[in-house]
Amino acid sequence: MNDSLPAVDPDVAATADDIAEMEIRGAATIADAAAEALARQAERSEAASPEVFRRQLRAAAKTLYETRPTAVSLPNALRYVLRGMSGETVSELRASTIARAEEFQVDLSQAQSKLGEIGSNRLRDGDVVMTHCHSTDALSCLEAAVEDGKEIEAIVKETRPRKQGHITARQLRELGVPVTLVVDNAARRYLDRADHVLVGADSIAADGSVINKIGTSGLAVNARERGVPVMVAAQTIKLHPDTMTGHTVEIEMRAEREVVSDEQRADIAGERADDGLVVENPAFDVTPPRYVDAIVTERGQFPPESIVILMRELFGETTGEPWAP
Ligand SMILES: O=P(O)(O)OC[C@H]1O[C@H](OP(=O)(O)O)[C@H](O)[C@@H]1O
Repeated sequence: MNDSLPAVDPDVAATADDIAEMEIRGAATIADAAAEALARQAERSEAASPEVFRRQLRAAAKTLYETRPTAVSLPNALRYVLRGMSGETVSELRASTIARAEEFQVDLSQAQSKLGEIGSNRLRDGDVVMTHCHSTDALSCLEAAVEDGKEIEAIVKETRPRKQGHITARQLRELGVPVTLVVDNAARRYLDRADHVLVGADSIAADGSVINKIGTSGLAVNARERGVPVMVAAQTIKLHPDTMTGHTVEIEMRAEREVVSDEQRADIAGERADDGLVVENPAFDVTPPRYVDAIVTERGQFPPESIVILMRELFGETTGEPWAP
């Protein structure tokens, strides 16, 4: 078989660029955009044969897959949509792919609402919640708690280098939640006031490890030391099936310009130029399961050590590349 894949629709390429540049970001939002992009590819395809159509969809999936490596919601979304592509003719393939993408998007949104209801049960009236980064799954729990009439307060970590905490702060203020915004280094000091740490996840490994925005693991260790429970809000689309067979989750390294500007780099490097100056910018870290109290999904809440049971039930043992024929 010829492995070279055809060019993708410009809209798919644009979505891929937006994901890579983090114009579209957050694990669930990325999955939603990827499903939408596959539907656009299917809709616009002028393939003359079912085989050409399938190759175009695989090419689109590969382009989207190669944008960011850590959030497993992306390959899980691509796999789900492509596995629903069925039919003998191009028009049947097109219709089934579009329907499957729509089904995925509806399920994603319903799962997040359900997760929010479950997560909100952990929150009591008057609780103070510390957040890290910006997670729509975590926000869903807070929104459900507020809708239940609970008074919730938030301590929002800024989350360097991209300061996604600002997005969280803005959305919490829209909900009427009082927000204290703090720099990341202040987190331990403010844990004294917190009843919960609430974060999202980009991937959950089979052993219950949580892969989330850089800084999550340090926060979780400090929370354990302070006796503050750590709750992870993660739809089952964040479960990483490959970790059941020993694979590890790749941690994305992003550009140094997110940390220092060219001017700042030149200033630090001084007269020695920049040979000896390395700036590293890992986007995520791994929080071991012993620092996590509960993983909240749309299927209920789980102690991290038991998440593998749910993972087996949902994914079986094998996965494969999303675009594999
Ligand atoms: O799916 P939701 O809960 O929205 O987000 C999950 C996670 O995705 C984000 O990654 P990034 O900002 O895309 O690097 C954050 O790490 C966040 O906790």
